[in-house]
Amino acid sequence: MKISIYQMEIVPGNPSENHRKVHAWIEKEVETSKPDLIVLPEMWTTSYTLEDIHLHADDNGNPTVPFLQTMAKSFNINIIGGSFANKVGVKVYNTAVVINRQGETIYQYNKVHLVPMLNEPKYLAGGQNVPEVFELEGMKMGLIICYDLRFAEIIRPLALEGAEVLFIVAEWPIARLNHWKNIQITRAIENQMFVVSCNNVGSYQNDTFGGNSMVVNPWGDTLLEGSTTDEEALSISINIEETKEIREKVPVFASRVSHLYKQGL
Ligand SMILES: NC(=O)CCC(=O)C(=O)O
Repeated sequence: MKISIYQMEIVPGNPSENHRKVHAWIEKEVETSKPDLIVLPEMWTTSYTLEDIHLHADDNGNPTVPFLQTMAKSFNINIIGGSFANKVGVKVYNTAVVINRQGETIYQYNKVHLVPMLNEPKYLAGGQNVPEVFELEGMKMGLIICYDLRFAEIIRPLALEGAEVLFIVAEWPIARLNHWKNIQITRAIENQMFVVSCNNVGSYQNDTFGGNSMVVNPWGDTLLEGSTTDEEALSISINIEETKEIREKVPVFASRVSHLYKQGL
């Protein structure tokens, strides 16, 4: 599966300009790299303009979901659609979507863990359901949003249910870049899965976001890594069979003694 990642510089508080940028990037990427799947970052329509997020948020997935559905269908690509501020009634969620080549939304997730360091709990509502496994082109996958990465307890069940790739859509600040990189490698090794992340670059108010989007294989090797400062397109093919080989070589899942574990995890 060929994957393209848009390590985007998001224009704060300007959804229509960000839609235009994503459209132009997809058009170019499809021509040059011919990906099967593309990945966008967290809150890519607005960035962290939370003080006036009600003005810029989608209204129940509009216009961002139809926009991504049209992109998927027109360019015949699967889309891990990053996440966007999404107004549902009086609440605003941080919502991620997955869209297949036919333009169908096959998975939607509202970020469960709101990040205090970026003031999310003050302005956003947290999702009430943990991430679930979804399937694209016969492969089982999981999707989390940024701060969720710190919570191993929501990622392990995805691996136990057969996920072989974990996508992370993020706006992770440069201030904690060592956490960003090291936790991704740890999650890949402990769950013996590919980790594919898309972070943004650029700044909003006091936060500078640190790029370093990554692809880590189930052995923990970093196959691809973006720069810290530049908007760029990253592209790579992954061989999902590696997951099976590594799970046979080091049979962590077969060695589990789950009846002794707290909460059966
Ligand atoms: N957007 C985020 O969730 C940022 C997470 C973060 O800054 C951290 O975990 O550190």
